[in-house]
Amino acid sequence: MDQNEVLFDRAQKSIPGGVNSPVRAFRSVGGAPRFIKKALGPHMYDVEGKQYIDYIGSWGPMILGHNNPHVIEAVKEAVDNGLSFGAPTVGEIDIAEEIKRLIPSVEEVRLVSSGTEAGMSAIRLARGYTGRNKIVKFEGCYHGHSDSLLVKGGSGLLTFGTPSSAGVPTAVTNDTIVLEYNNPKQLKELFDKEGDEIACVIVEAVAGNMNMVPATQEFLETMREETAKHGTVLIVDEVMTGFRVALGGAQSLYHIDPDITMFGKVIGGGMPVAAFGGKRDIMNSVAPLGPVYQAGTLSGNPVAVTCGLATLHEIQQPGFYKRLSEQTAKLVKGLGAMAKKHGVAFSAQSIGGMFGIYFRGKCPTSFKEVMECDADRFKTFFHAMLDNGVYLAPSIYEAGFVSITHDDSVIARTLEAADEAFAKVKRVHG
Ligand SMILES: Cc1ncc(COP(=O)(O)O)c(C=O)c1O
Ligand SMILES: NCC(=O)CCC(=O)O
Repeated sequence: MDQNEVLFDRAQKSIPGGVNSPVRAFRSVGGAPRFIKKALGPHMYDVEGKQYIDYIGSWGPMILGHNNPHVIEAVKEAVDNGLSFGAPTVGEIDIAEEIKRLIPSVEEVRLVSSGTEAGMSAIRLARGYTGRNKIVKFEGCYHGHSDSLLVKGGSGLLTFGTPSSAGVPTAVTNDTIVLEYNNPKQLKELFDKEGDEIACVIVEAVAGNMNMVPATQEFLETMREETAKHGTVLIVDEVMTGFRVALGGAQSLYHIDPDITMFGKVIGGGMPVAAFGGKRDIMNSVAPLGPVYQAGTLSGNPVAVTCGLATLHEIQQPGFYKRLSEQTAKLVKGLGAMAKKHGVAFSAQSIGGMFGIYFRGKCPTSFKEVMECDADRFKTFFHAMLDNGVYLAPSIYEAGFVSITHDDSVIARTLEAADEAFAKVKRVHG
């Protein structure tokens, strides 16, 4: 047994499933997850000292690569000033102003510590602001694990075949309406019937928790029109896409003006910072100004905020997103070419620093098409890549992430590994 297997055995005796978040557990692909000791740039190193090219990037935050020296220096300085005060700090104003400057739809922003909290709070805010109970989400989208949103969710819920969680009373989800992603007709029909009773629509503008499925322009435009017409709050969940698909997030690519946006991942740069923000009159319903309660002992933690701010500064270097998008596009194009060489049905696409790979001839445009991807071929591919030092998300329902440190040599190494991995897929599955 190698050290990873020994540790996984040990972990499972004290931690449910051996992990502190289900998607880390390798359950759908089998084998022991790697226990990571350290990481640098595009690489992670496990306890055995084996190097991996990392395409998970801590599930999105590590857009600068691991251990960016400017970020680490800023964090070390912040630590010297103390870890947490439970009182306002200048950094909180700085990061709020930075987010507002980069995302023009945001007029006020409240910091929290996870995307889950951002989603839970945004829903409560929308309900409190509108005085309505019904909410709309889409099949295969994941907005964190708060009760009312745990219905037909993506990410681990899909991976483990539990689209809705036990322990969530139906009384809590009765008001959650689930619609098909990229089906504007169905959305319009619902709004024609009961739009005036709907508090909010929450959506991932580029879905990244059922693999990657970009919304169509028509889908998002219909959503914006119908919600505006009926006084419904439009919540765009940019926890994954924010500062990832573009500096201005998915909303800048689609030219959509949400009422509320959720952030997470990149805005913390690897530390626990997330946020929800948007139109001032809605945000003014949040306590202490308004009746919607929302709070957090560690919200706006000074060390985490420093990490997030330093990250936000780095991503504004000229040409950052151009390079990030180019490197990601090179990766997916190269993977497509390798699959073709070996005659494996495969497709791939990217937006900014986010990508999807699919064991299916064409990129999926709906949840139903995602379900047609070949999980067995992926499993073989995943393990062949991992053995060869390339660390992909261990599920067909997750998006992948590239950092600015994934240079040409890293992409080339990945494609070498893919050459062998696709050959193996062909050998094993035909
Ligand atoms: C789109 C989206 N929303 C919300 C979340 C929840 O964030 P967190 O894991 O920080 O609670 C995630 C990821 O986990 C996500 O991808
Ligand atoms: N797509 C999955 C996530 O982004 C979340 C990671 C986690 O739940 O650990």
